[in-house]
Amino acid sequence: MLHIFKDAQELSKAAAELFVKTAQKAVQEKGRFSVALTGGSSPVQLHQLLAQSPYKDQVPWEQTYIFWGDERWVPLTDEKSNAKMALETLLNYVPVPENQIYPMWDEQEPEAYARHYEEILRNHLMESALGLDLILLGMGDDGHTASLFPGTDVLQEKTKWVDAYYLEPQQMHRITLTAPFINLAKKILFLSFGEKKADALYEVLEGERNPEKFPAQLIRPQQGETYWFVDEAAAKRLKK
Ligand SMILES: O=C1O[C@H](COP(=O)(O)O)[C@@H](O)[C@H](O)[C@H]1O
Repeated sequence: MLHIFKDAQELSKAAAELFVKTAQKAVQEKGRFSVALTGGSSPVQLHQLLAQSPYKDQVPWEQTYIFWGDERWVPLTDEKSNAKMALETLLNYVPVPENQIYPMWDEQEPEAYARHYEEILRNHLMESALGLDLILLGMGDDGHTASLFPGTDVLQEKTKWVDAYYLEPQQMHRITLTAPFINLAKKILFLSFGEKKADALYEVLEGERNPEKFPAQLIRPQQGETYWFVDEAAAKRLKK
């Protein structure tokens, strides 16, 4: 479902409302809410809204479990860390229990940690045929999402839920949920705004199918719903 908003502020408000509703419904139905956060700049305003009233008071934080969609393999103190950003813009201000926050980083090899993170997710979800209640995603100007970058082997992954690999152009490891796991989610929310995203957004949503080049095209949930929250600038090439 595509929703076009005037600007990033309107988009972030709508995203905060969707976050609140999804969290409340999940807790009503099964006693807890499991969400994967995204990194980059796109979720910052959403985080800031969720960290304040009225949204802050509406989220059942005590029953919320926080995962990540991807991470740059750097310590939590590094400016590039997606988890550091989420802690500083949201998680340090809300009463989510610390043992329910699962950053995608630890002092071990990234590949070993990817296997460990997958185990955490499998234990958390147990027999459920569906995945997380909500996965937030951004989209880079090159059409990548999470750490699913154009031309990388992880795009071919069919069975693993989490993978880690060395991303040569950035000279760093990345760890990421894979497309098959993301596609198990009950709800996926893409946040994309600004003119810089216009070409990639057009290619991903209306261009020819080419997920090797535009990996966000891999995100097609089996049973869940996908929402694209974009602003007018990002949507300028779309037919609408
Ligand atoms: O490197 C990353 O980039 C994407 C997009 O970032 P944005 O700044 O354009 O929002 C992000 O979704 C991903 O989590 C991050 O690791």
